[in-house]
Amino acid sequence: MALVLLSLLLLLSLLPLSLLLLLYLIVRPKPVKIPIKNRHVFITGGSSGIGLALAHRAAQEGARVSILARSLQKLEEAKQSIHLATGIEVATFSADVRDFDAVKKAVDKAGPVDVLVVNQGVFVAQELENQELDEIKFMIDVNLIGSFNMIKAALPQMKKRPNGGPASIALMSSQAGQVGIYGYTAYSASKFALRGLAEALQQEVIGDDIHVTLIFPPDTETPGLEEDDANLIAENKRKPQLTSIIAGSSGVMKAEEVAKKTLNGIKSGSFIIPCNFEGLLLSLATCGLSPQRSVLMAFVEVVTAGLLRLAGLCFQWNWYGSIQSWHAQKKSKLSTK
Ligand SMILES: NC(=O)C1=CN([C@@H]2O[C@H](COP(=O)(O)OP(=O)(O)OC[C@H]3O[C@@H](n4cnc5c(N)ncnc54)[C@H](OP(=O)(O)O)[C@@H]3O)[C@@H](O)[C@H]2O)C=CC1
Ligand SMILES: CCCCCCCCCCCCCCCC(=O)[C@@H](N)CO
Repeated sequence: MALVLLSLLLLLSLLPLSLLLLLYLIVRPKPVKIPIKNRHVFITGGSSGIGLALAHRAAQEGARVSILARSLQKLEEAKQSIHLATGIEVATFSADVRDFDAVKKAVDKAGPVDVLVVNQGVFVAQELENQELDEIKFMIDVNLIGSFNMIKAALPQMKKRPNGGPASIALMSSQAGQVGIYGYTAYSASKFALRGLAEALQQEVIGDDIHVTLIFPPDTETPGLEEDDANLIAENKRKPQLTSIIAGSSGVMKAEEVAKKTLNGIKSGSFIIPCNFEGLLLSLATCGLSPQRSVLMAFVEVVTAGLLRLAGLCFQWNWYGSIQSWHAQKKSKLSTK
């Protein structure tokens, strides 16, 4: 009896072990570590929110940091706050990512980049029907075309980086770039697009020892979310109620926490960086055909695939329920008027 049990146990443990072994043999690209200390980290949108928190952290860890954004005043304030906190001088570049020539000039002046963090982004939540085309184009231009401009401008120099060592291109997406959310037609489109860009680009630059990373933060407490700007009203003040309800499925994070996850993820060469627990579930549920360097994560992806699809369907059930009751509420309000 004991012998039968023992051999059954052995057989049962053999299955996961052989899966692990198989994954160990096949995961590509292979794991990589990307050092930060004494390397040039270039962060777009580094004057505010997540980008600023990231600049602080990279400076603290001994990187040479450059930040790029439009407003000279915000850049100067960021430079001073980083200097005050770390004693380190960051280089600042004022340019609009939508202007390739301006971006090229900035990158050439900054010198070869080891870690490029393409983080700039704008967000205005609105139903497609109520959103002006100008605003839609604005999000696509800054979030997507701006990212192309940045990478095109930096890549030639990155390839020729003099001090060698693995390099990184990290793109700031959003959980709204993993699943479509009510009110985010344009924003989600701009962020989903970064995934296609990243997956294809990774294949193109792996030969140059450049490693691509995608970050997927949930709602994060930043000026972009909470404070008005010269060009934009803060997202929280004008987002449709349903956007808040559905996005509320994931928690809210602080910019510093997102920056910490981001830098650690870049250093460990992760292709995908989730930022909170819901984000981890979301990343597992939407792993698709993305590269995965971690044998352990690949194992979890394979084993949980079916169950996570079921969890995803439960979320959709919940969201469509909210949408339905919202419409019902609106109707009854109209009829009582
Ligand atoms: N906050 C959130 O809830 C979440 C944010 N994200 C993403 O994280 C990234 C950063 O967001 P967050 O920190 O909230 O944003 P903020 O609005 O706080 O900061 C945005 C930064 O990008 C710069 N920027 C904006 N437009 C341009 C442009 N055309 N050219 C150059 N720089 C520009 C801004 O400077 P300036 O205006 O001076 O140009 C600023 O430095 C974005 O890509 C966003 O989509 C993802 C998930 C959640
Ligand atoms: C198995 C499946 C698990 C599913 C969990 C699902 C959670 C989805 C929540 C989506 C939140 C979107 C936040 C967008 C933040 C953002 O980018 C804006 N603030 C603009 O910056």
